[in-house]
Amino acid sequence: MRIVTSALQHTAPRCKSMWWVQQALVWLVLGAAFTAALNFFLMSRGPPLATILSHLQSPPSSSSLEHHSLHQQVYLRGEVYALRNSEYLNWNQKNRTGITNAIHALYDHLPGVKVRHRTPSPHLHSLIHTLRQDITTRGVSSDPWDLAKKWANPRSLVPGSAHGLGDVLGALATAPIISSDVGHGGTQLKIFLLLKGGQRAVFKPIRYLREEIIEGEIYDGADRHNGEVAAFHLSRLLALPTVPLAVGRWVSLRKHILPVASKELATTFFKMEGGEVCFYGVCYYCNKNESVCDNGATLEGVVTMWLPPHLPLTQLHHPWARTYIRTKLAPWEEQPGYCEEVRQHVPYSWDKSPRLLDLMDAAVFDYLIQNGDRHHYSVIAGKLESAVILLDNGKSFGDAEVDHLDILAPILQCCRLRQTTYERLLLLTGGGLSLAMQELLNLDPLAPVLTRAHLLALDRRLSHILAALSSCRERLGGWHQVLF
Ligand SMILES: Nc1ncnc2c1ncn2[C@@H]1O[C@H](COP(=O)(O)OP(=O)(O)OP(=O)(O)O)[C@@H](O)[C@H]1O
Ligand SMILES: [Mn+2]
Repeated sequence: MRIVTSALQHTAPRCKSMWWVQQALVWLVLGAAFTAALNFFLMSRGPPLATILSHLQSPPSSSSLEHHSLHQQVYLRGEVYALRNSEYLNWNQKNRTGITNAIHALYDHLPGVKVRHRTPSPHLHSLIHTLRQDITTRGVSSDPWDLAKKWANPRSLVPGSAHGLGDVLGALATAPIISSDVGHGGTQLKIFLLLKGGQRAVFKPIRYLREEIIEGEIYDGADRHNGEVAAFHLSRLLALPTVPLAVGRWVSLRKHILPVASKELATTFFKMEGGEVCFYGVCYYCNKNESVCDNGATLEGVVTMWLPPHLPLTQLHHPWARTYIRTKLAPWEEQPGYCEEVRQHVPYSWDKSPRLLDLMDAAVFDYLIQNGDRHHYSVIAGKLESAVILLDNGKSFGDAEVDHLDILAPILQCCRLRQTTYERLLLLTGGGLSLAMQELLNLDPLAPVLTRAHLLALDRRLSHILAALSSCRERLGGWHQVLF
């Protein structure tokens, strides 16, 4: 470095403008060397690619950099990414050979995807208009529970054009609560409700403020009630109609829940010194230290509609489940060819069942909301053609600035997606997804349901999905090998 500088200084006095050019060159060289050294320094520490933060829309805010510099994980690769090292031990990160190359390929395709999909589709507004109108139009049905029951079948819970949806969501948000009970099974705090007119539903209370960041593993923390609301609206936008209807609702524990509570639920209620009513329910993680209190008259939460009796659920192990053991990798994390292995088993053959394509749709959906906790998936019992029922979406929207790319593993490894899902994704590019979500979520009683950062994260993640598919097209030799 010193040699370059002195050589330039030696020739400098000959002409003033030359001198300035040379000075600029010196600074350029110094700057480039510094950037290279910084890159090398940053890349040589921390784990390899696994979980990636990218700021596709705008430069990172100083607060986001502060947050991530705590983990010393900022990497430069044309953009700023941060890798979260808390998800797995370093040893595991090194051995996640099942997805590492596919993630690198995704990033190779990302710049092209961003250039191709810069502006929203001209057709987006009519989609938003239709979906909003379904919700804002009221008085369509005098029996909303019956309407929702008639809509539901093993492949769809809500039709694409759901005239009367506003009545059903309105009833979920306001119908008097006839009885309340503890949930059956599960790890999360929830209350079973019977609403006037005989409709069953489940209530999950607020556990976090909108802007709170959930640290740690992707499946850490309690369910996010707003995540359930957002997931329902996202499912409509993606034309993946298997998320049970969900709407935000305020309840008073004192006035609406306790007076109609079962004995088992009522015994978990107690009063704080200041008079606040609290409860902790019955579930795997439920205990008095994790109580939720109703300060005054209002406790916000999400009400999710229970599936009708003609659609009983059964749970199956998800082939791409995590191990939930920090020192143990799942087979999909180690084997790039894992999809071929999955396809050997009956329900996952491309030709014999829609199941694997449904799991690809689920991966798109889960990646967008950042749900990495679908260890089991639900289907309608006894129906081979049943869609994957996307219920339990509360482990979502944990950190707007972190993207757990491994949720895309099914797509990265199988390289296949429904043509219709792909086309819907294209309709939502160029910032359209965040715009549409904001428009839909604004109609919920709990608006704003998601922070701006979480809305923008949806657009960024959508580009990742398209980049993954673009790399698949290259790998397999054309879209006809990827889209079905
Ligand atoms: N809307 C619904 N309609 C019908 N059944 C439901 C509905 N929501 C949940 N269930 C049933 O209740 C079970 C537990 O619900 P859920 O998965 O939301 O609870 P959880 O505490 O988050 O469970 P986990 O800890 O396993 O994630 C589900 O597996 C499903 O069988
Ligand atoms: Mn859950």
